[in-house]
Amino acid sequence: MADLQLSADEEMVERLLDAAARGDLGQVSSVLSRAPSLIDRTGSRGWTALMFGARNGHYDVVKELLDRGCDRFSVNASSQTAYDISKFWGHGHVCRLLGRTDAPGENYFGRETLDRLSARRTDQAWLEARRTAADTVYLLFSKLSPMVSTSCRRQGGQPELRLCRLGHDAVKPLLQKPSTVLVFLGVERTDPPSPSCQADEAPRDPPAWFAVGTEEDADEFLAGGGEEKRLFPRSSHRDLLTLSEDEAGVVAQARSVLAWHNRYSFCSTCGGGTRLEDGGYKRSCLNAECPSLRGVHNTCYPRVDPVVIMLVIHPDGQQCLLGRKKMFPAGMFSCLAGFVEPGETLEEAVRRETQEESGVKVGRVQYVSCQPWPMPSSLMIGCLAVAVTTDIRVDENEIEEARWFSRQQVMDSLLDGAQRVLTVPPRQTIAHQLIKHWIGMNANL
Ligand SMILES: NC(=O)C1=CN([C@@H]2O[C@H](COP(=O)(O)OP(=O)(O)OC[C@H]3O[C@@H](n4cnc5c(N)ncnc54)[C@H](O)[C@@H]3O)[C@@H](O)[C@H]2O)C=CC1
Ligand SMILES: [Mg+2]
Ligand SMILES: [Mg+2]
Ligand SMILES: [Mg+2]
Ligand SMILES: [Zn+2]
Repeated sequence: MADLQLSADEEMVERLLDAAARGDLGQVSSVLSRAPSLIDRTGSRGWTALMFGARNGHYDVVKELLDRGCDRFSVNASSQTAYDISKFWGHGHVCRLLGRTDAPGENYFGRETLDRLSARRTDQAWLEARRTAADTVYLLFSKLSPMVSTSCRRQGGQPELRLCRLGHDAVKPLLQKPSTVLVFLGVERTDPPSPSCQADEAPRDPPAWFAVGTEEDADEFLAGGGEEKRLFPRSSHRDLLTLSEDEAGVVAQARSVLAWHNRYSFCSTCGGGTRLEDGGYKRSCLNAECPSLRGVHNTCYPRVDPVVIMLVIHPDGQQCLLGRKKMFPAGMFSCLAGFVEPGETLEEAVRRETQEESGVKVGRVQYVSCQPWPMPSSLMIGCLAVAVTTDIRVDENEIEEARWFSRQQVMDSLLDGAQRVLTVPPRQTIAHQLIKHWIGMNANL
């Protein structure tokens, strides 16, 4: 009986994959209406229905699968996502649907959905008008944690977090407290006005977004979410990774600026009190004699810490160097990383940190992509680096173990159901994307 059930399932999967490859939307919908759990099932070489639809540029099929909640990030035996496949075959319209509009290299936390409009930060009258406008969006952060609502829309009941968007009335009492920090994030990006617009119609400002930060619990805001549960997640590293790409980009900006206010409330030059300026993008010292008020003083502006993160490739080209910190979950290995030091180039930082942490010497360094990492405000600069020596000697203060892994071992770690000798960090990290980038450099589809 179990066997019969299994083969009926397999037959349905075959039908689904075939329909997706042919662009038969009716058949795809009909199979999934009867058996929704088959949506991410794979056929030969790990191909899903989404990948087949993407391979052949079937826009409607890809849209239907995404609307039904398929996993857009799963990878096939060549470690390619549906996006990689549609990009390879030149289906730009499908790439856009799969959520990546631009070049490869867009990382989680990196999407810029707002226009920061930095020139408006000093325009008090404009900012004041935007603060009270009916369409203005406020994001509330308590102790650097954004207020989110949860729903159980994702497959497998995994809760999906969404930012709560509040209006001016809701946050007005909080804004009156002197300890509250307000940061102007920008305005929503809009399409250029259509030619049919009346020439005498004044263009309207798009909705503005602000972040409001408080060090209080702010639990009174958690009521009133209707059916959805509202909360301030306490584990920022894990929970922030479950936001959508759009919302993650806004959180990266807001959380880093709020974290700076939180840590730099006094002048770091003279220890005096400070005043918020420039829409929350500057803190000026209140002491008129303070040297920080003369010349260029970076202490007045939000800080960003550059960090290099590198996938070091063995001289044979077929292995890469990964390490694990003691705090990592068992079996997890990641790229080596380290803060850039003053007066150092990125290439030198890659060579120094690799040698310090693993004893391996690196020659050529190539930049790949970067990622804002708002814990609290690093900019991860992702590089590939070619090793010129191979002996490993780890710095035990920082790294528990470092090893060369073969391309096949790394590919298996990215595949569902394969035998794994290691796990890699989740897809939202640039470490994961660098590893995939290296695998993808030689993968054939
Ligand atoms: N998104 C991703 O995929 C990954 C992100 N990271 C992030 O990169 C950052 C740096 O990586 P690590 O290996 O820890 O750096 P690291 O190898 O330079 O060692 C960190 C240590 O260096 C010292 N240090 C030097 N300059 C510092 C600075 N500007 N700020 C803070 N500490 C400084 C501190 O003692 C600290 O404990 C971490 O904050 C981590 O969260 C690390 C790996 C992966
Ligand atoms: Mg390190
Ligand atoms: Mg370091
Ligand atoms: Mg280090
Ligand atoms: Zn000062």
